[in-house]
Amino acid sequence: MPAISSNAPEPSRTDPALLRNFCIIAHIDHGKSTLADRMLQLTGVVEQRQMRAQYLDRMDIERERGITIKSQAVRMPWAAGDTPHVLNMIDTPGHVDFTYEVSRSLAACEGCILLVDAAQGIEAQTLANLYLAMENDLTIIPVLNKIDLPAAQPDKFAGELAHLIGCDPGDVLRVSAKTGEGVAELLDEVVRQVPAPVGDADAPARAMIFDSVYDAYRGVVTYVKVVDGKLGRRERIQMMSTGATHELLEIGVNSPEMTPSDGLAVGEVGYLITGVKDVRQSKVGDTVTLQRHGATVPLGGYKDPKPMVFSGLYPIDGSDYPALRDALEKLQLNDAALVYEPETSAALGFGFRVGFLGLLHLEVVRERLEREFGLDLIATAPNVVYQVTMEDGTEHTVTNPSEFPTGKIAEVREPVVRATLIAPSEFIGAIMELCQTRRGTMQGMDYLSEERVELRYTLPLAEIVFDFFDALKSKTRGYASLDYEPTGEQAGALVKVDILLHGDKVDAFSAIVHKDKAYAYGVKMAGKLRELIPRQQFEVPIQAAIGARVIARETVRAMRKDVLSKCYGGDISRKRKLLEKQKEGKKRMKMVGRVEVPQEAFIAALSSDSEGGEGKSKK
Ligand SMILES: Nc1nc2c(ncn2[C@@H]2O[C@H](COP(=O)(O)OP(=O)(O)OP(=O)(O)O)[C@@H](O)[C@H]2O)c(=O)[nH]1
Repeated sequence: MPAISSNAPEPSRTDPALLRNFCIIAHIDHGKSTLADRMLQLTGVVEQRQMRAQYLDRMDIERERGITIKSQAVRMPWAAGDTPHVLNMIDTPGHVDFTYEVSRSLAACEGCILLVDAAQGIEAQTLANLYLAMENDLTIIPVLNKIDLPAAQPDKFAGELAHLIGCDPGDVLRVSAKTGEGVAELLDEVVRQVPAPVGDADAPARAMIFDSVYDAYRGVVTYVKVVDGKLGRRERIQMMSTGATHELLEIGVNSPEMTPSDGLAVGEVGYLITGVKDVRQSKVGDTVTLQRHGATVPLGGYKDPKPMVFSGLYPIDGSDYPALRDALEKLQLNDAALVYEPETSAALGFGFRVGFLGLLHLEVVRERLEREFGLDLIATAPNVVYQVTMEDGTEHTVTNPSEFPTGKIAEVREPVVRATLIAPSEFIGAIMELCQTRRGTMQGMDYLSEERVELRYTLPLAEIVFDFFDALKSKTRGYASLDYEPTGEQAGALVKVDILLHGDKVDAFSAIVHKDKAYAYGVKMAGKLRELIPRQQFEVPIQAAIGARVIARETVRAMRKDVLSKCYGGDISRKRKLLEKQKEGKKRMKMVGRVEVPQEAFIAALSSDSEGGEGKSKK
């Protein structure tokens, strides 16, 4: 171990030459959070006895699932040689749904550690994150992790990594985040290789907001990187996009808990608290300046994350609707990517149409609503956004299949993604076959090494977002990895399939599907509903239809439940009692046209396999 002192004195806040802002990027499970843990320990910011695994993953869901959802920034002292430096490390999520969090974090850094599992090699998100880092002009330090594993092949993968980023295999560092081997040397390399931030200390203050979090006690906590000038406690700051001004009640750094300070200077990463309660007033990507002698030109911002998948969220108990609205409002404070608007469904009552970045995001939001706000929810089958052009030239954006326009449609367009798949070459055939059945178009193929290939496809988002990942894993025995990014939209032969109960449309079950798959969808839904809907006093046809054309049909046979059949004689009060009781039971039913459907039937039909499993698994 080199000569280091874990509790090196902090240098003056104003010397950017001693600052290093870096992040760790990697494919999921390659060990980012574990490496971050070791760094926290080695630099002494977290004491041994307070240490717990995945220290920075603060949300329960993150810890239980072992994934990182929110980025975290931590300040650590590190003495490389004899000079005390300050490192700002930003831990980032790895799942494709949260890529926008990664790109925000990267913009606050000058360098990054590209971490690769020494037993796995380069995976799809390794590439995706590397490209993001290159776009941000970051210095890249290639590192192999898990060298303690018996299955590790560091020489082989050092070659692969060196080939990818164009360096010497000898420059690829080797560490074990588990045992701590090589981590101190890695921190020294961060100091040596990552450039110090540059900025004009005398210019008007400009700080970039890269994250904004809602804290129930303190209001909005805004994370910034100061690019020029400085921000100080008690000063009045101004948000450049809105012109709104606020007093800085507190300013400080995370080390790893919030530590107030007098101010933040050029290159420093820290937090601001203004007492504002709404995260939207502290928008990620905005530039913060001072009200007096403020800057006039804002820094370049970020693109707003765009919701890719929509689903209806309905409270199981209709009286929870106001509680759901409040909960969504609160969650949105913390999650800029969440969008929602009220909607009503004949089958499910009052609820919201909510936009998500992907299925994992949907699951996380739903779980947080249920857990943190005590709500019982039903989510309708998720769908992507369609653009419909009518023959008369009018355009419709469809986020809810039941709003698919009727009339003469000229074209329906759906979002497409560019997907990168990496797998051992023996699975090329299986992957091609899968992509073919998912309406994919091959764009290219490259060998990363003798036995590993990278395949590139464009695929409709609707085909990839639900169960593609599970199918890919099962066809490749878990060896393939996948990453994708939106690339626009394309026209497709898409139709709306409606489900009708006794001739009435059930809006919650409408779906937009490719015409080749419409029949299978119709048969599946009709079959499922036949099992779930109890017999009525008349025969109930269940039909799946495209427009007026029925493509599948099932029937729930009639049954007359005559509660009076055993009641002989003329005791009128007893008869009345029985009829009253029957009425009670009916209250829990929803009426769809003339058909009584128990709420449970809707829930069961929507919540089983109509939701894909991709989000449940990790990439
Ligand atoms: N043997 C060994 N296991 C490791 C090492 N580093 C991490 N792991 C294990 O690898 C798994 C994934 O590590 P994480 O640190 O959670 O991975 P991550 O990249 O942060 O994952 P996300 O936060 O979900 O993106 C955990 O089970 C770790 O214990 C290592 O150096 N050696």
